[in-house]
Amino acid sequence: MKILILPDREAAVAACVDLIAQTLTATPDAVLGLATGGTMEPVYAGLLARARAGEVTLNRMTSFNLDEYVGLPPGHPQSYHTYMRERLFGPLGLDPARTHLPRGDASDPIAEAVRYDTAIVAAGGIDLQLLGIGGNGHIGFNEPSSSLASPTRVKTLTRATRAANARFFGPDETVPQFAITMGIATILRSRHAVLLATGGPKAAAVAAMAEGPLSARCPASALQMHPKATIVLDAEAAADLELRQYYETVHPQGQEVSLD
Ligand SMILES: N[C@@H]1[C@@H](O)[C@H](O)[C@@H](COP(=O)(O)O)O[C@@H]1O
Repeated sequence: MKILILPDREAAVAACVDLIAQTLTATPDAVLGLATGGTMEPVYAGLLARARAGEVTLNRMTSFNLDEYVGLPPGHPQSYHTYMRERLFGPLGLDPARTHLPRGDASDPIAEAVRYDTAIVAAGGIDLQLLGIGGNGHIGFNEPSSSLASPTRVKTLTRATRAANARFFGPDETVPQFAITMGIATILRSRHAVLLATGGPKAAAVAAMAEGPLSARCPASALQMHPKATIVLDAEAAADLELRQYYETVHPQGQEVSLD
């Protein structure tokens, strides 16, 4: 696990965008695993700006998103299909056949999860998997208690996660109870995992992930087993790391972050 601590959110987001852009420059037809959530909004804004400036091309990549709410059709305003379409896929006119998300409205969500896992393997696996982290240590929608060997499947969302995500829904809407999510094993098979966390509310989960025991209580701790995981943090998200003085990872602003 390589831990990069950047001075602030803006610098952490820029470092994360750099890592994605470097992957796409080296391998324009890379398979990207994409994430949603508030943390990722400035990442997609940054990627979009770079694509519009001609600095990176996204139209040859293939993508697989981590998760989708069960019951929400792709056109639902709070679906992750809509999130991705509005922030990245639509503005760049990306081919929908190359940008995949699980279908939340599938008549058989369990079969949809199996189909999705199979499609990732058929595409050659994920070159770079982008991840956020929930306040309870979840990655994707792998809530605490998720098996470290889990494939893509239907997961019940915890009350804490539904409460955290209620901010994206209207006052009269209920946050779905279930999601289809890539599993921990699916995520661990990616060739490079890049997790971005910003802000003080993520500090405890970040410390549990990086310095706590490898445990299903903190699903993100599975990344300790990943052969190539890069954790990109701002100072606030890094605040609870006990060993932070030992990480040779404080990059002065402006210095390019390397993939190795
Ligand atoms: N399923 C998503 C995760 O992929 C995301 O990483 C996490 C953090 O979200 P945020 O960035 O909004 O804090 O929660 C959501 O529930």
